[in-house]
Amino acid sequence: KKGKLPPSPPKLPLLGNLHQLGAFPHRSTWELSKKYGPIMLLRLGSTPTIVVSSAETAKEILKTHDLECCSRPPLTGPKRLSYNFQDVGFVPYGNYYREVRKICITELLSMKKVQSFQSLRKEEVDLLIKSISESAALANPVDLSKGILSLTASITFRIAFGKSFQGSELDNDIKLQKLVSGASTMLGSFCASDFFPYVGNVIDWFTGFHRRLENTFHELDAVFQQIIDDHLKSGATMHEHNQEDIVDVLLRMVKDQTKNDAVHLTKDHIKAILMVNNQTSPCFVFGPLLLPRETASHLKIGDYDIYPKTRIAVNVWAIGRDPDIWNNPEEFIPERFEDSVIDLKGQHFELLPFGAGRRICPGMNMGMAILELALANLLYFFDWKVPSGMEIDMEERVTISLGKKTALMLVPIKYNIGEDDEIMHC
Ligand code: HEM
Repeated sequence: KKGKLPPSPPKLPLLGNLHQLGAFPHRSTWELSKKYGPIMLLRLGSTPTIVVSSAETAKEILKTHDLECCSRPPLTGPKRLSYNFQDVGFVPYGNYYREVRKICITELLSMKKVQSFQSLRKEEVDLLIKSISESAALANPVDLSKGILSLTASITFRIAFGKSFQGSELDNDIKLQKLVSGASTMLGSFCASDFFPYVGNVIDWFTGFHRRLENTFHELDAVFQQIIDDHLKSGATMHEHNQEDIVDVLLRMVKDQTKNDAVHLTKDHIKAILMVNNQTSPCFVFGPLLLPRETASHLKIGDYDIYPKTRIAVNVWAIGRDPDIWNNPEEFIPERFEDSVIDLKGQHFELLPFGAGRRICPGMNMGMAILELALANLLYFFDWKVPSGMEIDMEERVTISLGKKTALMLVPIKYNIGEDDEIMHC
């Protein structure tokens, strides 16, 4: 194409720069960006991809050119798992997206809704604190990774489906958790069709990607169908605190819709919305690259031309480690935020755990409410020690998000707080 393209590392025929990504794309692209700059063009197979690695370039993409850059590429895994893009997170930008995002923000994840689930969050955090207290009494290490994952999963499932499955007739929370985390692994795993339009499909059949994707889809679909059927059968009687959960809200909207509504909701929409909310919500680990975006039209960043259908990866992990912005970025210094104006709400491009712009995470308030309550209580009740003879292994595991590869095992030491030991409220 004519015009000036952003700098690119040398490419191999067919593969382009794919071989340079390795197992940790946030790290490899960070290294490449030190040489090729904060906006660089990679060719991943046959797909042009812009990688953005500085706060200024992130602002250009997510604010100045947000409208041109807020679509999503039609990726194979997300397409299937979102019932052909009937969700919010992976659907390309357009009328449907705008309507369904509005539903998400006003009906499902509004501040009022977040507050309405306060007692539910407290109950679940209380259970976690009690179980850790038992380990503390015996001076046993606890698997905090598992504890936090179960906490977020229990809260999200209760908010979405209205009941905890533990001990219920369904008793499939473990299965559902496994399925959801399996789907998350699928979303993060390599899919050749996303990089090589024709031959990729054949490769994906050979590697078994399509089979695994179909199995995950059908298993999750069956669970969601069962949940919807149960809601339809039992109505309000099955709900805790007589509170509307997300399935109720969506079923009510299906029932009340008229011909004039901009979007005609079906059960597949409900399943797709549940699927993606459950995928993205146990985000106690942070996405190193924001969910991929795709340009809808030609735009210019500085001198560089960026063409339509270019994928965009914003490396928020690298931006959070930029030594020009952060002193000792690799050090854990929470006090650095004490007198800082920087917050996480998408206005400060130095720190973007929830993204920014039109595609900013709609579950931010819900996520923060869970995170703050859990973290405050874990620190209020316990001091934490590394088990003797062990070290904390910081090796990473990348799926759709980034987490620790091995579980975080720590010994809780309970503070002497008093008789009633009531959990802190945030
Ligand atoms: C601490 C917790 C969370 C973190 C760190 C987080 C982070 C993110 C990030 C980085 C994105 C991509 C933004 C972009 O592409 O610019 C995202 C999108 C999304 N998140 Fe979250 N999230 C969290 C909690 C939640 C929760 C609780 C829900 C819902 C129950 C949720 C639902 C979504 C959805 C639906 C999207 C796609 C939005 C769109 O494309 O319009 N997230 N999240």
